[in-house]
Amino acid sequence: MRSLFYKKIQELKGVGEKRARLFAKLGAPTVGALLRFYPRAYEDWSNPIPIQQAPLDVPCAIRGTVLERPSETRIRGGMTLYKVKITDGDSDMELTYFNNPYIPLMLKEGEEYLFYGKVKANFLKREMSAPQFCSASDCPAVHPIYPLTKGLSGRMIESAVKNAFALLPDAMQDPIPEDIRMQYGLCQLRYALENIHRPRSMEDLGIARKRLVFEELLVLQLGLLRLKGRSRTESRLRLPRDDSAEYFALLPFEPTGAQRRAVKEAVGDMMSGYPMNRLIQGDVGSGKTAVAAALCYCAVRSGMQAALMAPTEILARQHFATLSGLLKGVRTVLLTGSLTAAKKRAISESLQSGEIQLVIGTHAILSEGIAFQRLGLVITDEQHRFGVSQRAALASKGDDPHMLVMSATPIPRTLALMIYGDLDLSVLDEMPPGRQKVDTYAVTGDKRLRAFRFIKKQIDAGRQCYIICPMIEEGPNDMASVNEYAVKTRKEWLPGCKIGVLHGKMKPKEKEAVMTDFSEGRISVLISTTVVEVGMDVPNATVMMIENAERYGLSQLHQLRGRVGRGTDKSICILISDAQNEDTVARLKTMCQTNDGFRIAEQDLKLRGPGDFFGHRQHGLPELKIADMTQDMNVLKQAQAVAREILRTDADLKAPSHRGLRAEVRQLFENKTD
Ligand SMILES: Nc1ncnc2c1ncn2[C@@H]1O[C@H](COP(=O)(O)OP(=O)(O)OP(=O)(O)O)[C@@H](O)[C@H]1O
Repeated sequence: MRSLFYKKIQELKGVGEKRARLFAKLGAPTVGALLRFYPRAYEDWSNPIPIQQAPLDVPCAIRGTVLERPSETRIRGGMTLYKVKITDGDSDMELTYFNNPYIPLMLKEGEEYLFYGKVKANFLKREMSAPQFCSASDCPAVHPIYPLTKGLSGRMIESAVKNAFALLPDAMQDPIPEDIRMQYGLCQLRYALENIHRPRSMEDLGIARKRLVFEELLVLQLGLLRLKGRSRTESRLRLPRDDSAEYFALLPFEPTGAQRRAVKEAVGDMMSGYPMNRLIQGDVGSGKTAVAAALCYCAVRSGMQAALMAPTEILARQHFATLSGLLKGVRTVLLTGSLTAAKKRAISESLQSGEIQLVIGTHAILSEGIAFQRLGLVITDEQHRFGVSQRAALASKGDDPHMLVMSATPIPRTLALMIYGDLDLSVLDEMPPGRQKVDTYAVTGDKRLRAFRFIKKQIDAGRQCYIICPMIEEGPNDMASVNEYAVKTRKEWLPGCKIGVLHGKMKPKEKEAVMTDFSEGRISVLISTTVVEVGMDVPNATVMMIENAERYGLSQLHQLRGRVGRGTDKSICILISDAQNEDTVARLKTMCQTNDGFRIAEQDLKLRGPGDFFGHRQHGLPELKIADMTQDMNVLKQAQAVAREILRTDADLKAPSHRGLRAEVRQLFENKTD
């Protein structure tokens, strides 16, 4: 196979210099590259449909016999029209072709053919315009559709591919080692290539595709893992046993299946003898904190220390409150930037002596003075706010501790795996029981008073409400500001209600006091900037009203909306915006239509592109030829596990059985051949 890679495409029969340039333009300058130039789609000709039952305007195959010699008529503009009458035995149909003098030679009277195209109905007649065709006796069941370029037709590519196969040796070197092929039920390379280009059936195409997708993702994962230099060394922090059942018994609720699964996967990692590197992804409110707590519990029970790092002080405080409640008996401290130097020193001392078992905090945990006795587990919340280097800084405080990243931002899984190829993934794809869909309404500002009437009713019923404004103070633009809004709400909109204000410029102590008042029900309406965006958990809050909703991205709106609907009461999200541009209207409409964070993130991704989604454009990842990140997730997971296993024993892919993979990795990542 390798030598084929070098063979210029001109060496194929029927490919001259000019055509070779066109192939090169499509990314296939060599015979090897042509074999890896996969069709972009397929036409299924295997189930011809009777003429009368054919769906209209949808491509389909029809089997028919030519009734009489095609007629030829000259029409306006020097064009020639060919008409062909066919029958399937029950019904007739007319086919039309323009300017194709070969039609009468190719379509013979009395012979049976398969025709592929769209059927149209014209009065009482059915017809097809310029369908493709081939003789019914030797027609392939599935036809490939290649990406084309001007001057190079599908037939030319098919013929070049056919000639390339003629050059292939019967026994091809296969980059995927045989034992892996067997284990995952993957066909051989030659079979895969033949059936991806010229499938004998849709089933064979599926078999071929499965193997090629696996191979591509395996090579990608091997490359990513090697890039990140994370092939594994044994861990000194092996968890001796699984104490999660004991923890689950402490919970005031029954964990969901997804929570149990995630805990099991992570505990399995920690018991494996290698450091854990796992990403837990769950939509807003899916219960990630309970999973984090389970792992802290298990780590602490076996004599390790654990650290949980949150992106904001508010969130750190909230996690501290939740975890200290859940993990009674575990010696836990809160470490944030607002502590005095003396307090920080005292905490560091008790971390070094091993007296403290669990520390929860902000990036203050990273500061130089903080050291641990035996840091075994590091959990970071919201990976991409921290960045890989900060994660590494925390890891360096221990002896290669187990790492868990929790992400509430629903990065499409596919993208997460592409980018964090070094992390295993657990997805919390199940909501705690009793959750109801949050009904979302997008309205203009003139409906604000009505919205307040609704809020008033909710407050009277004992519920609470968030109102989000983009600004803290009134500015030159007419955007809603927290301070001004609070004055109006107190005076005009909700007189007599207990109203609190929260924004990033307040002192940590003030913020904490407001948060505590809100979560303990002493405040009914919290008027806030987006500081509440991530992680706030007050299940009694049932209304989220967002002013100037046009200011926010879809994922951010979804995060904000996720602050309600966390209990069993029906919750509502009201998006207020007077912006009428198409983009805003489309975005707000998406919010009203779905509550599924992953769908929203995909949509966001579509609207903004992956670069913007993460705040920078390029990830430098190689382009995939066949794997589709929206449907091949399971294969990606398998490929990741296999890649890790391979690198564990052969980090440089030097073993003879891995040579083929090594060559593919170099080809994909460095554009080099061995
Ligand atoms: N299995 C469960 N059954 C019932 N309630 C649960 C369950 N798991 C978690 N909860 C509750 O659901 C709420 C949300 O949980 P949690 O805060 O862990 O979600 P999260 O995934 O961190 O959400 P977010 O990303 O929005 O912060 C909490 O009030 C928590 O107590």
